[in-house]
Amino acid sequence: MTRAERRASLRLLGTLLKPFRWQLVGLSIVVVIAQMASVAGPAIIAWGIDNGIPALLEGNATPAIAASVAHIVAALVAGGLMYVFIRWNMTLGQTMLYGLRRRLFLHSQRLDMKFHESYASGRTVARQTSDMDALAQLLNSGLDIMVGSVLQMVFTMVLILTMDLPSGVVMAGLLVPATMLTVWFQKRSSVIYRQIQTNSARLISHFVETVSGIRAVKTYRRQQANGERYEQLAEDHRQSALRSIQLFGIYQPTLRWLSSITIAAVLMVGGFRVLGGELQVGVLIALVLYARRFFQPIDEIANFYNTFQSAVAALEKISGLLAEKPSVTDPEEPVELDEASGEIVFDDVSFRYQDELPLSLQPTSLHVPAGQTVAIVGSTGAGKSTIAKLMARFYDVTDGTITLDGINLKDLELDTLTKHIVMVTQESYLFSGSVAQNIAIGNPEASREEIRAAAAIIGADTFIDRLPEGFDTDVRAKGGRMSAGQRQLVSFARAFLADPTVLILDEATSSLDAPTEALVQEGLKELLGERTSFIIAHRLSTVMIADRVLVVEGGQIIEDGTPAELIEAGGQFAQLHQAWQDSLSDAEQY
Ligand SMILES: Nc1ncnc2c1ncn2[C@@H]1O[C@H](COP(=O)(O)OP(=O)(O)OP(=O)(O)O)[C@@H](O)[C@H]1O
Repeated sequence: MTRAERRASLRLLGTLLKPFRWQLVGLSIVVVIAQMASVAGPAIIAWGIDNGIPALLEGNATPAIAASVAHIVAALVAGGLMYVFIRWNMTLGQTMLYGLRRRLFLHSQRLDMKFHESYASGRTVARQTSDMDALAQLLNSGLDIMVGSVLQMVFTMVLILTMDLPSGVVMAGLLVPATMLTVWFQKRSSVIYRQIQTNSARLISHFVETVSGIRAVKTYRRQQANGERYEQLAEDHRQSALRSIQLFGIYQPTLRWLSSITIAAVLMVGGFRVLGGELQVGVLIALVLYARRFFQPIDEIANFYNTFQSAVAALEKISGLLAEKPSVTDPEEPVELDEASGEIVFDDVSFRYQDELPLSLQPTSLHVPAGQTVAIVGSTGAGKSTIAKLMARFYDVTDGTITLDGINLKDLELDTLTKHIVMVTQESYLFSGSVAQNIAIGNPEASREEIRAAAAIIGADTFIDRLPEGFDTDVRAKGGRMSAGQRQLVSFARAFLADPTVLILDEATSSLDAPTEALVQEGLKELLGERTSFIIAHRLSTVMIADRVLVVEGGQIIEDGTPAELIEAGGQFAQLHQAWQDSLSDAEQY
């Protein structure tokens, strides 16, 4: 991690904590008092033994009772305040995480296609899951350990030194090997900790890739190769976990052993001093109790360093994602457009996906009057989808302008643009929820009747009614699974409900059976209606209902005319048309 990245991640941590600074101060005060009350325990016992017992022997029980009561009160205060601390701290941590999660999600959604194509979806998932977990660990235990455990050690040391300097010196002396041991542990554990994180990320991503590509896995019989790779990754993970266990196996017992030596040393040095009359028995007991406590927080602090490191790494990745700026943004002074007729004009538009890549769309000028149905055809990689995506402003043009009713698309607010121009993509994506909810995405204010009517016009109502719960069927439930053609009809109904002025449709390539094809074709006609439409067409039947055909090749429009004109001209479209017809007549023979 570079220094700048580290600074960026600490800055993000700062912005997370800042709104809650007074609460953090309050929490620190609570934890300080709780630690003081807890550290007071042995000192009260010492006082009770040294003053209570002699008084008891003289028949006065008051000091002994006072010491017992004080000990109970101290324990109650410490326990009660720890309860307050834990609840308050957790609530605060969850509030911060909630805010960050929300911000991250909204930001990821706002980022444009360019970003999402370069940033693997698995990485976006990791930002929301494992990175958030690492941060949650820091927020949950950070204050407790940073303030609580450190203070516990400081208070204990101060008390020991003030109670008996020689015992304090003995303990401080044994702190040296304990510190060296901890530094050794810390260095090794941070390496192993990182290995475990990397290995577990590899394991998960291999698993996710296999499951999401399960069809290809089965088709190409990749099971054995994938299984072997998974076994290797799982073995790496196991080895790194074992190394971590071994390390803990050395560190913790050695630390306990050092702690026992310290207790023994304090007992011996203190014992001789009691015999010499330089120390009271009660104080010696308190010193032994303190010596035991002193080492307790050390391994917590050592472990905390790992938590802190991984939280900083997570913050770095999260702040990196938050620093990404969408290139497709709202204009500063948007032009209002309530009603549009749907005239689209490309004025010398060219486009490349990235600076270093060649143009995917050569300089192109095009005038599409309102209401025209335009079919875009061409071979794979010709640039058809590119033209469509530029109109939907998934990307901004590199040069030239695209206008809707004479207004540059860049001058329209994105919300206004999506109201007028809707692109129905090939995948016909259905979100989890009911069929009705999926259609209503086109217009969230639509009533149930309007949703039904949209489905009926498209011709989707018959099959939806046959689903187990009709329009209320959950599309992710077993009975809600739909065929490609049915999904397409649902997405048509959704677009129909959105009622855009300009519709762009990337026709699915998968071949449908004849009755479904006819159904989809009918739905499509209804959907097109009077609006301006662009269809990336893969079926002859679709091309033939278009008013105009654009043939795209190598990022250029090479033919432009009505279907009849282009067939007549005998160019590329005529060949394509012939090929389609041949395949149709071939199909009829079977
Ligand atoms: N996201 C992208 N980043 C970089 N290059 C891209 C990207 N998408 C498409 N291209 C390139 O732009 C060119 C045009 O692609 P486009 O997707 O527009 O083709 P298409 O005609 O729609 O093809 P198909 O029918 O196969 O979908 C291709 O050379 C392709 O490699």
